[in-house]
Amino acid sequence: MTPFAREQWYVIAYAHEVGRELMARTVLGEPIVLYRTEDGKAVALADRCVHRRYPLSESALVGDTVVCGYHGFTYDTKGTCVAVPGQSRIPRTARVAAYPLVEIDGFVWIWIGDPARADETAVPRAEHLTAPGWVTVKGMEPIACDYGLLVDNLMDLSHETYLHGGYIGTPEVAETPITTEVDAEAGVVRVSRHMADAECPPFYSRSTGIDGRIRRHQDIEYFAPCLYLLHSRISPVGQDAPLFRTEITYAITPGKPGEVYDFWAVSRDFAVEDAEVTEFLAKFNHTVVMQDVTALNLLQRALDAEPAGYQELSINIDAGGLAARRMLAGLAAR
Ligand SMILES: NC(=O)c1ccc[n+]([C@@H]2O[C@H](COP(=O)([O-])OP(=O)(O)OC[C@H]3O[C@@H](n4cnc5c(N)ncnc54)[C@H](O)[C@@H]3O)[C@@H](O)[C@H]2O)c1
Ligand SMILES: O=C(O)c1ccc(O)c(O)c1
Ligand code: FES
Ligand SMILES: [Fe+2]
Repeated sequence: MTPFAREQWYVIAYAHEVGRELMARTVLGEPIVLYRTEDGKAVALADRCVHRRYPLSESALVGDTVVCGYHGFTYDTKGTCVAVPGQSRIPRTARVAAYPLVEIDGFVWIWIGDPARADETAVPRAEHLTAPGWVTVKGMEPIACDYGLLVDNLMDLSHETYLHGGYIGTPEVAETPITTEVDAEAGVVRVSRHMADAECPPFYSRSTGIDGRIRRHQDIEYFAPCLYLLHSRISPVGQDAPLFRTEITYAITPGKPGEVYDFWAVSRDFAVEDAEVTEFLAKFNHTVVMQDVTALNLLQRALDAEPAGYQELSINIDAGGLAARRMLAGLAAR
Protein backbone atom coordinates (compact mmCIF):
# COMPACT_ATOMS: atom_id res chain seq x y z
CA MET A 1 0.00 0.00 0.00
CA THR A 2 1.22 3.50 -0.77
CA PRO A 3 2.12 5.04 2.61
CA PHE A 4 0.05 7.99 3.86
CA ALA A 5 1.88 11.33 3.99
CA ARG A 6 0.80 13.27 7.09
CA GLU A 7 1.68 16.91 7.79
CA GLN A 8 0.11 17.87 4.47
CA TRP A 9 -2.93 19.68 3.07
CA TYR A 10 -5.66 17.60 1.38
CA VAL A 11 -8.90 18.49 -0.38
CA ILE A 12 -11.71 17.16 1.80
CA ALA A 13 -14.66 18.68 -0.09
CA TYR A 14 -15.82 21.25 -2.57
CA ALA A 15 -16.82 24.45 -0.77
CA HIS A 16 -20.39 24.08 -2.05
CA GLU A 17 -20.76 20.67 -0.40
CA VAL A 18 -20.24 22.02 3.12
CA GLY A 19 -23.29 23.65 4.68
CA ARG A 20 -25.64 23.55 7.62
CA GLU A 21 -25.86 19.78 7.53
CA LEU A 22 -23.27 17.59 9.22
CA MET A 23 -21.20 15.74 6.64
CA ALA A 24 -18.82 12.79 7.19
CA ARG A 25 -15.60 12.14 5.25
CA THR A 26 -12.54 10.06 6.15
CA VAL A 27 -9.09 11.40 5.26
CA LEU A 28 -5.90 9.37 5.79
CA GLY A 29 -7.98 7.01 7.90
CA GLU A 30 -9.22 9.83 10.18
CA PRO A 31 -13.03 10.15 10.46
CA ILE A 32 -13.98 13.83 10.18
CA VAL A 33 -17.27 15.74 10.47
CA LEU A 34 -17.71 18.96 8.48
CA TYR A 35 -20.20 21.82 8.76
CA ARG A 36 -20.56 25.57 8.41
CA THR A 37 -21.24 28.01 11.25
CA GLU A 38 -24.18 30.43 11.03
CA ASP A 39 -21.62 32.99 9.80
CA GLY A 40 -20.55 30.64 7.01
CA LYS A 41 -17.19 29.52 8.35
CA ALA A 42 -16.31 25.87 7.59
CA VAL A 43 -15.46 23.67 10.60
CA ALA A 44 -13.87 20.20 10.74
CA LEU A 45 -13.89 18.10 13.92
CA ALA A 46 -12.92 14.52 14.70
CA ASP A 47 -16.05 12.49 13.98
CA ARG A 48 -15.97 10.51 17.23
CA CYS A 49 -17.61 11.65 20.45
CA VAL A 50 -15.17 11.55 23.37
CA HIS A 51 -17.81 9.81 25.53
CA ARG A 52 -18.57 6.48 23.80
CA ARG A 53 -17.16 7.35 20.36
CA TYR A 54 -20.50 7.81 18.62
CA PRO A 55 -20.06 9.44 15.15
CA LEU A 56 -20.76 13.15 15.63
CA SER A 57 -21.88 13.30 12.00
CA GLU A 58 -25.02 11.41 13.20
CA SER A 59 -25.80 14.25 15.58
CA ALA A 60 -27.63 17.59 15.64
CA LEU A 61 -26.16 20.92 14.60
CA VAL A 62 -27.54 23.44 17.08
CA GLY A 63 -26.39 26.97 16.30
CA ASP A 64 -22.64 26.56 15.91
CA THR A 65 -22.43 23.55 18.25
CA VAL A 66 -22.71 19.81 17.64
CA VAL A 67 -24.91 17.91 20.12
CA CYS A 68 -23.95 14.21 20.14
CA GLY A 69 -26.82 12.08 18.87
CA TYR A 70 -26.28 9.44 21.56
CA HIS A 71 -26.14 11.18 25.01
CA GLY A 72 -25.85 14.85 24.21
CA PHE A 73 -22.23 15.88 24.80
CA THR A 74 -22.09 19.31 23.13
CA TYR A 75 -19.02 20.60 21.24
CA ASP A 76 -18.10 24.06 19.99
CA THR A 77 -16.23 24.87 16.76
CA LYS A 78 -12.86 24.31 18.48
CA GLY A 79 -13.94 20.79 19.52
CA THR A 80 -14.21 21.78 23.17
CA CYS A 81 -17.07 20.14 25.07
CA VAL A 82 -19.26 22.93 26.47
CA ALA A 83 -22.08 20.83 27.98
CA VAL A 84 -22.63 17.28 29.23
CA PRO A 85 -25.98 15.84 30.34
CA GLY A 86 -27.04 15.62 33.99
CA GLN A 87 -24.14 17.49 35.59
CA SER A 88 -22.66 20.97 35.54
CA ARG A 89 -19.01 19.93 35.81
CA ILE A 90 -17.47 19.23 32.39
CA PRO A 91 -14.48 16.87 32.42
CA ARG A 92 -11.29 18.76 31.53
CA THR A 93 -10.36 16.21 28.87
CA ALA A 94 -13.72 16.41 27.12
CA ARG A 95 -12.63 17.65 23.71
CA VAL A 96 -12.27 16.36 20.17
CA ALA A 97 -9.65 17.43 17.64
CA ALA A 98 -10.42 20.45 15.44
CA TYR A 99 -8.68 20.50 12.07
CA PRO A 100 -7.22 23.56 10.31
CA LEU A 101 -9.12 24.36 7.09
CA VAL A 102 -8.46 26.67 4.15
CA GLU A 103 -11.12 27.53 1.57
CA ILE A 104 -9.62 28.51 -1.73
CA ASP A 105 -10.33 27.97 -5.45
CA GLY A 106 -13.67 26.34 -4.57
CA PHE A 107 -12.00 23.61 -2.50
CA VAL A 108 -11.98 23.03 1.25
CA TRP A 109 -8.43 21.98 2.19
CA ILE A 110 -7.78 20.20 5.48
CA TRP A 111 -4.46 19.92 7.31
CA ILE A 112 -3.75 16.37 8.47
CA GLY A 113 -1.01 16.68 11.07
CA ASP A 114 0.09 18.89 13.93
CA PRO A 115 -2.18 21.98 13.74
CA ALA A 116 0.73 24.18 14.88
CA ARG A 117 2.52 23.33 11.62
CA ALA A 118 -0.36 24.17 9.28
CA ASP A 119 0.97 26.81 6.86
CA GLU A 120 -1.88 28.22 4.77
CA THR A 121 0.54 29.63 2.21
CA ALA A 122 1.62 26.05 1.36
CA VAL A 123 -1.78 25.17 -0.15
CA PRO A 124 -1.20 24.65 -3.90
CA ARG A 125 -3.39 26.78 -6.15
CA ALA A 126 -5.83 25.97 -8.94
CA GLU A 127 -6.96 29.52 -9.74
CA HIS A 128 -8.73 28.63 -12.99
CA LEU A 129 -11.42 26.85 -10.93
CA THR A 130 -12.92 30.17 -9.82
CA ALA A 131 -11.14 32.80 -11.99
CA PRO A 132 -13.32 35.18 -14.02
CA GLY A 133 -13.43 34.21 -17.68
CA TRP A 134 -13.27 30.49 -16.93
CA VAL A 135 -16.10 27.97 -16.75
CA THR A 136 -15.71 24.75 -14.76
CA VAL A 137 -17.60 21.46 -14.60
CA LYS A 138 -16.75 19.16 -11.72
CA GLY A 139 -17.58 16.16 -9.56
CA MET A 140 -16.16 13.61 -7.14
CA GLU A 141 -16.07 9.83 -7.27
CA PRO A 142 -14.86 7.55 -4.47
CA ILE A 143 -12.74 4.61 -5.70
CA ALA A 144 -12.02 1.38 -3.78
CA CYS A 145 -8.30 1.39 -4.46
CA ASP A 146 -4.97 2.43 -3.00
CA TYR A 147 -4.62 6.17 -3.74
CA GLY A 148 -1.24 5.39 -5.35
CA LEU A 149 -3.08 3.64 -8.19
CA LEU A 150 -4.93 6.88 -9.00
CA VAL A 151 -1.62 8.81 -8.92
CA ASP A 152 -0.09 6.24 -11.32
CA ASN A 153 -3.15 6.50 -13.58
CA LEU A 154 -3.02 10.28 -13.86
CA MET A 155 0.76 10.53 -14.27
CA ASP A 156 0.71 8.17 -17.26
CA LEU A 157 -1.81 9.40 -19.82
CA SER A 158 -0.75 6.78 -22.40
CA HIS A 159 -3.69 4.80 -20.98
CA GLU A 160 -6.03 7.28 -22.74
CA THR A 161 -5.39 5.45 -26.03
CA TYR A 162 -6.62 2.12 -24.67
CA LEU A 163 -9.04 2.92 -21.83
CA HIS A 164 -10.51 6.17 -23.18
CA GLY A 165 -10.51 5.55 -26.98
CA GLY A 166 -13.41 7.44 -28.59
CA TYR A 167 -13.41 9.97 -25.70
CA ILE A 168 -10.01 11.59 -25.03
CA GLY A 169 -7.64 8.92 -26.37
CA THR A 170 -6.15 8.65 -29.86
CA PRO A 171 -3.22 6.53 -31.14
CA GLU A 172 -0.78 9.48 -30.87
CA VAL A 173 -1.07 9.71 -27.06
CA ALA A 174 0.46 6.28 -26.50
CA GLU A 175 2.93 6.75 -29.39
CA THR A 176 4.42 10.07 -28.27
CA PRO A 177 7.30 10.01 -25.76
CA ILE A 178 7.14 12.08 -22.57
CA THR A 179 9.58 14.33 -20.76
CA THR A 180 9.70 14.20 -16.96
CA GLU A 181 11.05 16.76 -14.51
CA VAL A 182 11.23 16.52 -10.73
CA ASP A 183 11.42 19.61 -8.52
CA ALA A 184 12.17 17.89 -5.22
CA GLU A 185 12.37 21.16 -3.28
CA ALA A 186 8.92 22.37 -4.37
CA GLY A 187 7.49 18.83 -4.29
CA VAL A 188 6.34 18.96 -7.92
CA VAL A 189 6.59 16.35 -10.70
CA ARG A 190 6.10 17.61 -14.26
CA VAL A 191 5.32 15.37 -17.22
CA SER A 192 4.86 16.70 -20.73
CA ARG A 193 3.74 15.10 -23.96
CA HIS A 194 3.65 17.33 -27.03
CA MET A 195 1.90 15.91 -30.08
CA ALA A 196 2.62 17.93 -33.25
CA ASP A 197 0.03 16.28 -35.47
CA ALA A 198 -2.67 14.15 -33.88
CA GLU A 199 -6.22 13.00 -34.39
CA CYS A 200 -8.71 15.19 -32.49
CA PRO A 201 -10.69 13.09 -29.99
CA PRO A 202 -14.43 13.79 -29.51
CA PHE A 203 -13.79 15.51 -26.14
CA TYR A 204 -11.99 18.31 -28.01
CA SER A 205 -13.67 18.23 -31.44
CA ARG A 206 -17.10 18.67 -29.89
CA SER A 207 -15.99 21.35 -27.41
CA THR A 208 -13.77 23.40 -29.75
CA GLY A 209 -15.45 22.74 -33.10
CA ILE A 210 -12.11 21.72 -34.71
CA ASP A 211 -12.75 19.00 -37.28
CA GLY A 212 -9.24 18.28 -38.62
CA ARG A 213 -5.99 17.16 -37.04
CA ILE A 214 -4.54 18.99 -34.07
CA ARG A 215 -1.41 20.02 -32.27
CA ARG A 216 -2.02 18.78 -28.74
CA HIS A 217 0.14 19.53 -25.72
CA GLN A 218 -0.34 17.84 -22.37
CA ASP A 219 1.64 19.47 -19.55
CA ILE A 220 1.09 17.83 -16.17
CA GLU A 221 2.05 19.37 -12.85
CA TYR A 222 1.60 17.13 -9.80
CA PHE A 223 1.87 18.99 -6.51
CA ALA A 224 2.37 15.98 -4.24
CA PRO A 225 0.48 14.57 -2.51
CA CYS A 226 -2.96 15.94 -3.47
CA LEU A 227 -3.21 18.35 -6.41
CA TYR A 228 -2.82 17.35 -10.06
CA LEU A 229 -3.13 19.83 -12.91
CA LEU A 230 -3.15 18.95 -16.60
CA HIS A 231 -2.63 22.02 -18.77
CA SER A 232 -4.12 20.94 -22.09
CA ARG A 233 -3.42 23.08 -25.15
CA ILE A 234 -5.09 22.41 -28.49
CA SER A 235 -4.96 24.06 -31.90
CA PRO A 236 -5.43 23.02 -35.54
CA VAL A 237 -2.17 21.70 -37.00
CA GLY A 238 -0.02 24.54 -38.35
CA GLN A 239 -1.24 27.13 -35.85
CA ASP A 240 1.75 28.46 -33.90
CA ALA A 241 0.00 29.45 -30.67
CA PRO A 242 -2.43 27.40 -28.58
CA LEU A 243 -6.00 28.36 -29.50
CA PHE A 244 -7.89 26.38 -26.88
CA ARG A 245 -6.81 26.15 -23.25
CA THR A 246 -8.40 23.52 -21.03
CA GLU A 247 -7.27 23.01 -17.45
CA ILE A 248 -7.99 19.56 -16.06
CA THR A 249 -7.78 19.37 -12.27
CA TYR A 250 -7.76 16.35 -10.01
CA ALA A 251 -7.49 16.31 -6.22
CA ILE A 252 -6.40 12.90 -4.99
CA THR A 253 -7.35 12.44 -1.34
CA PRO A 254 -6.66 9.16 0.48
CA GLY A 255 -9.70 8.11 2.51
CA LYS A 256 -9.60 4.92 4.51
CA PRO A 257 -6.73 2.57 3.56
CA GLY A 258 -7.72 1.16 0.15
CA GLU A 259 -10.08 4.06 -0.66
CA VAL A 260 -9.52 7.35 -2.44
CA TYR A 261 -11.66 10.39 -3.22
CA ASP A 262 -11.25 11.38 -6.88
CA PHE A 263 -12.21 15.08 -7.19
CA TRP A 264 -12.23 16.04 -10.89
CA ALA A 265 -12.80 19.28 -12.76
CA VAL A 266 -12.56 20.55 -16.33
CA SER A 267 -12.13 24.31 -16.84
CA ARG A 268 -12.06 26.21 -20.12
CA ASP A 269 -11.73 29.82 -21.21
CA PHE A 270 -13.39 29.38 -24.62
CA ALA A 271 -17.09 29.06 -25.53
CA VAL A 272 -17.79 30.12 -21.96
CA GLU A 273 -21.35 31.20 -22.76
CA ASP A 274 -22.16 27.97 -24.58
CA ALA A 275 -24.33 25.88 -22.23
CA GLU A 276 -24.30 22.95 -24.64
CA VAL A 277 -20.49 22.74 -24.44
CA THR A 278 -20.68 22.96 -20.65
CA GLU A 279 -23.21 20.14 -20.50
CA PHE A 280 -21.24 18.06 -22.99
CA LEU A 281 -17.98 18.38 -21.03
CA ALA A 282 -19.70 17.59 -17.71
CA LYS A 283 -21.25 14.41 -19.10
CA PHE A 284 -18.29 13.34 -21.19
CA ASN A 285 -15.72 13.86 -18.47
CA HIS A 286 -17.88 12.01 -15.96
CA THR A 287 -17.90 9.06 -18.38
CA VAL A 288 -14.10 9.28 -18.70
CA VAL A 289 -13.72 9.37 -14.90
CA MET A 290 -16.02 6.33 -14.56
CA GLN A 291 -13.85 4.44 -17.07
CA ASP A 292 -10.91 5.05 -14.70
CA VAL A 293 -13.00 4.19 -11.62
CA THR A 294 -14.02 0.84 -13.16
CA ALA A 295 -10.44 0.06 -14.21
CA LEU A 296 -8.95 0.97 -10.82
CA ASN A 297 -11.55 -1.00 -8.85
CA LEU A 298 -10.73 -3.98 -11.07
CA LEU A 299 -6.97 -3.44 -10.78
CA GLN A 300 -7.14 -3.26 -6.98
CA ARG A 301 -9.11 -6.52 -6.81
CA ALA A 302 -6.53 -8.17 -9.09
CA LEU A 303 -3.65 -6.92 -6.92
CA ASP A 304 -5.40 -8.11 -3.75
CA ALA A 305 -5.49 -11.62 -5.21
CA GLU A 306 -1.75 -11.61 -6.04
CA PRO A 307 0.74 -13.48 -3.88
CA ALA A 308 2.98 -11.13 -1.85
CA GLY A 309 6.07 -9.79 -3.63
CA TYR A 310 4.63 -9.78 -7.15
CA GLN A 311 6.85 -8.23 -9.80
CA GLU A 312 5.98 -5.10 -11.79
CA LEU A 313 7.69 -4.22 -15.05
CA SER A 314 8.18 -0.55 -15.85
CA ILE A 315 8.98 1.15 -19.17
CA ASN A 316 9.57 4.73 -20.37
CA ILE A 317 5.92 5.77 -19.95
CA ASP A 318 6.18 5.04 -16.21
CA ALA A 319 8.83 7.70 -15.48
CA GLY A 320 6.30 10.22 -14.14
CA GLY A 321 4.44 7.70 -12.00
CA LEU A 322 7.69 6.32 -10.57
CA ALA A 323 8.91 9.86 -9.75
CA ALA A 324 5.57 10.57 -8.03
CA ARG A 325 5.82 7.34 -6.00
CA ARG A 326 9.36 8.26 -4.87
CA MET A 327 8.19 11.72 -3.87
CA LEU A 328 5.24 10.30 -1.90
CA ALA A 329 7.52 7.80 -0.14
CA GLY A 330 9.80 10.72 0.81
CA LEU A 331 6.89 12.80 2.16
CA ALA A 332 5.54 9.83 4.14
CA ALA A 333 8.96 9.10 5.66
CA ARG A 334 9.52 12.70 6.87
N1 LIG B 1 6.94 21.20 -19.23
C1 LIG B 1 6.69 21.91 -20.33
O1 LIG B 1 7.17 21.57 -21.39
C2 LIG B 1 5.84 23.13 -20.24
C3 LIG B 1 5.93 24.04 -21.25
C4 LIG B 1 5.15 25.16 -21.17
C5 LIG B 1 4.28 25.35 -20.12
N2 LIG B 1 4.22 24.45 -19.14
C6 LIG B 1 3.28 24.63 -18.05
O2 LIG B 1 2.01 24.80 -18.59
C7 LIG B 1 1.28 25.71 -17.82
C8 LIG B 1 0.46 26.61 -18.70
O3 LIG B 1 1.22 27.59 -19.23
P1 LIG B 1 0.59 28.98 -19.69
O4 LIG B 1 -0.87 28.97 -19.41
O5 LIG B 1 1.46 30.03 -19.18
O6 LIG B 1 0.87 28.91 -21.21
P2 LIG B 1 -0.07 29.09 -22.50
O7 LIG B 1 -1.48 29.03 -22.20
O8 LIG B 1 0.50 30.23 -23.26
O9 LIG B 1 0.30 27.78 -23.27
C9 LIG B 1 1.59 27.47 -23.50
C10 LIG B 1 1.54 26.00 -23.75
O10 LIG B 1 0.94 25.77 -25.01
C11 LIG B 1 1.73 24.92 -25.78
N3 LIG B 1 1.55 25.32 -27.19
C12 LIG B 1 2.18 26.30 -27.84
N4 LIG B 1 1.74 26.40 -29.11
C13 LIG B 1 0.78 25.47 -29.24
C14 LIG B 1 -0.08 25.08 -30.32
N5 LIG B 1 -0.01 25.67 -31.51
N6 LIG B 1 -0.96 24.11 -30.10
C15 LIG B 1 -1.03 23.49 -28.91
N7 LIG B 1 -0.24 23.80 -27.87
C16 LIG B 1 0.64 24.79 -28.03
C17 LIG B 1 3.12 25.10 -25.20
O11 LIG B 1 3.90 23.95 -25.37
C18 LIG B 1 2.84 25.33 -23.75
O12 LIG B 1 2.67 24.09 -23.10
C19 LIG B 1 2.26 26.42 -16.92
O13 LIG B 1 1.92 26.13 -15.59
C20 LIG B 1 3.60 25.85 -17.25
O14 LIG B 1 4.32 25.51 -16.10
C21 LIG B 1 4.98 23.35 -19.18
O1 LIG C 1 -5.74 14.38 -21.76
C1 LIG C 1 -6.74 15.08 -21.67
O2 LIG C 1 -6.91 16.02 -22.45
C2 LIG C 1 -7.74 14.78 -20.61
C3 LIG C 1 -9.02 15.28 -20.69
C4 LIG C 1 -9.93 15.01 -19.68
C5 LIG C 1 -9.55 14.25 -18.59
O3 LIG C 1 -10.40 13.97 -17.58
C6 LIG C 1 -8.26 13.76 -18.51
O4 LIG C 1 -7.92 13.03 -17.43
C7 LIG C 1 -7.36 14.04 -19.52
S1 FES D 1 -21.41 8.88 22.79
FE1 FES D 1 -21.63 10.98 22.54
S2 FES D 1 -22.61 11.61 24.34
FE2 FES D 1 -22.36 9.47 24.63
FE1 LIG E 1 -7.94 7.98 -17.33
